[in-house]
Amino acid sequence: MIMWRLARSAASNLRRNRRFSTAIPGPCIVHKRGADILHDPWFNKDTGFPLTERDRLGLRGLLPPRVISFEQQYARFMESYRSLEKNTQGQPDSVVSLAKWRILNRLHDRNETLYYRALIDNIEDFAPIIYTPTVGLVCQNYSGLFRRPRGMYFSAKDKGEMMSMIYNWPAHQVDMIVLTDGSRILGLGDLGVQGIGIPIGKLDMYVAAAGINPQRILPVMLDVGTNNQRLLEDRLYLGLRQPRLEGEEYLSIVDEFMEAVHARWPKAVVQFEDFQMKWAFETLQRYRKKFCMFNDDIQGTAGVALAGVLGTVRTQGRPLTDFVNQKIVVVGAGSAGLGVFKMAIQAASRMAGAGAKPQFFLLDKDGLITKARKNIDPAAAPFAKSPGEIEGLGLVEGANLIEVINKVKPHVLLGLSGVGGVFNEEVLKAMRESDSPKPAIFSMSNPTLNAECTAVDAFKHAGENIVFASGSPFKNVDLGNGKVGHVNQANNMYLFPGIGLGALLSGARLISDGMLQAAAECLASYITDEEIQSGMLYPSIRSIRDITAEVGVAVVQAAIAEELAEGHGNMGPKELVQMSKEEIVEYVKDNMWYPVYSPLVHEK
Ligand SMILES: NC(=O)c1ccc[n+]([C@@H]2O[C@H](COP(=O)([O-])OP(=O)(O)OC[C@H]3O[C@@H](n4cnc5c(N)ncnc54)[C@H](O)[C@@H]3O)[C@@H](O)[C@H]2O)c1
Ligand SMILES: O=C(O)C[C@H](O)C(=O)O
Ligand SMILES: [Mg+2]
Repeated sequence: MIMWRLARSAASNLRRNRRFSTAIPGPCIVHKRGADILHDPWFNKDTGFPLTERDRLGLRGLLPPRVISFEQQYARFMESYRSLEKNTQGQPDSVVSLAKWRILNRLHDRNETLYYRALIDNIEDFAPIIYTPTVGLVCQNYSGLFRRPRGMYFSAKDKGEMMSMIYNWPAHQVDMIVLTDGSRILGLGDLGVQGIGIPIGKLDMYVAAAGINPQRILPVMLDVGTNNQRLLEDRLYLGLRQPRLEGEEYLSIVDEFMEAVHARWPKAVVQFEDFQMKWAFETLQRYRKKFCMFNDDIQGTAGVALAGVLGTVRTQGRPLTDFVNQKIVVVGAGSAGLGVFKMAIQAASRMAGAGAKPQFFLLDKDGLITKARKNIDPAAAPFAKSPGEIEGLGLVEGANLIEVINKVKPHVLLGLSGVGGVFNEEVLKAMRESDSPKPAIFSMSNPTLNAECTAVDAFKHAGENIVFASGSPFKNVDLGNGKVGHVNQANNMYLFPGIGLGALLSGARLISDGMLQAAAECLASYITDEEIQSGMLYPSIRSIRDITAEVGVAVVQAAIAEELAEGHGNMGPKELVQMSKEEIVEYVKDNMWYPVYSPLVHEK
């Protein structure tokens, strides 16, 4: 683990600067005047426009006369948010969450600077609203919630037009794109065009955590139809009312989009998100050597899970190299489960050599996956157990989860099945017999109702000595006698913003396994031994901007080491290579956007 040490020192550097400095902002060029500025959330300051700016930009008379400071605006917004919280007390969770989403979304649509400041400063409260889990509810109700478009929509009907359509996007520069086809939205299945909420939420995290300038982000929906009958029959459904394109027809749409993006913004990083498994793997393989892209569900999730599992080795008081001796059961062999499994095997091979025979087990809806399986999914085939590996344990093809746990006594049980409640009481109780003094349970499926188990059930049935992580946030669990069961959020949000940031700032021409590995190791090393002892595997979401900066540094360093870095903006590849670690840290920090009102300068 060469990168391990590097990441740790970068960590200490950044910790000294927990709150990044906000120097006087440089001017911002705007090509609009008057009411057009007030209606543009990128530039709008509402009542915050100083009088001189009102004069310069033709705003005089279009606003009430009093100038309200940013701080006052912020306080006013937070007051209305808190009173909404108070007024909705006792109402069903979904009603409260959607009400909170609406108030945040209205601000997003009106004044992005204020919105992102509120998001950064209240990330713990707001992430569950603009991101997982509420974003799932928003996608499910998108047609009813839709007021204003956000991002771009490319549909099967746009074939042949995308190269010109891409120029309809108003920003000159785009750095970060999150793309979905809506075919597997969280654990909610095919939501068609309504899945656009996911790229929007992911990019909000890019702005909040990675400091990507919101004027340079682009959420994209590729609408190739939907196989969701309910949506096809819904008269308010906003997407194409046709079954999903398949095969070459499907790929030709994605190809055309990727070519169009690359033609206009050759340095943009593209994150693929929530594609059904077959297309997730196919598109990753198809584009990863050609474009600077990654699949978050496969690769981001893998790094987060690996970092968490490495943390569980530390909780047992064992050296990290003991990872190869961990018995890990992964439940779910889809894009996420397979991504995790593959990265875990790679990590074990790096530690113990190619001959390593880690005791990792993979299950899907038909149970334990072995080489005896008929019609095995080609993506899962390399990880299927051979009869020789399981005979001694008394396991056979298709063994169910209980059988596997009873026989294996795993150190780690990790769910990415998308099925709520599969870690039922019997399963969790079986984990009491784990060979680990601190069995780990990762209930990573989203949103909340799709989690394999709740935090409360995990501590209740599997015992108080477990370490627990879930994909969607749960509250810490009161274990009585002043003891608290710590809940970790094992969500790819801890990595994707840093992977994107590092790829962007290095100007890497592609995102390599080495860059992803560096990101995962950086995350794993962030937690101190003291934190580990209290059950923490991941940092608090309050530190997400710090951790993302560190991950970004690690990714830039890896890109440089692999000679993939081609530079970004004024930073050329030769200068990048010559930078010390401290200089890379400064470079990354300096390039993270922070929401403050910049003086607006009009240019025709
Ligand atoms: N926490 C995170 O950061 C994170 C990241 C990615 C995905 N996820 C979540 O993981 C879930 C799965 O995502 P995916 O892309 O892999 O989906 P997918 O549809 O590609 O795969 C689902 C897998 O689960 C298996 N499965 C279904 N029912 C099962 C059962 N009862 N027992 C065992 N296995 C079962 C299926 O056979 C399949 O292999 C989703 O809920 C998603 O939200 C979470
Ligand atoms: O979106 C998330 O919260 C994590 C992950 O990408 C998922 O698909 O569940
Ligand atoms: Mg996802």
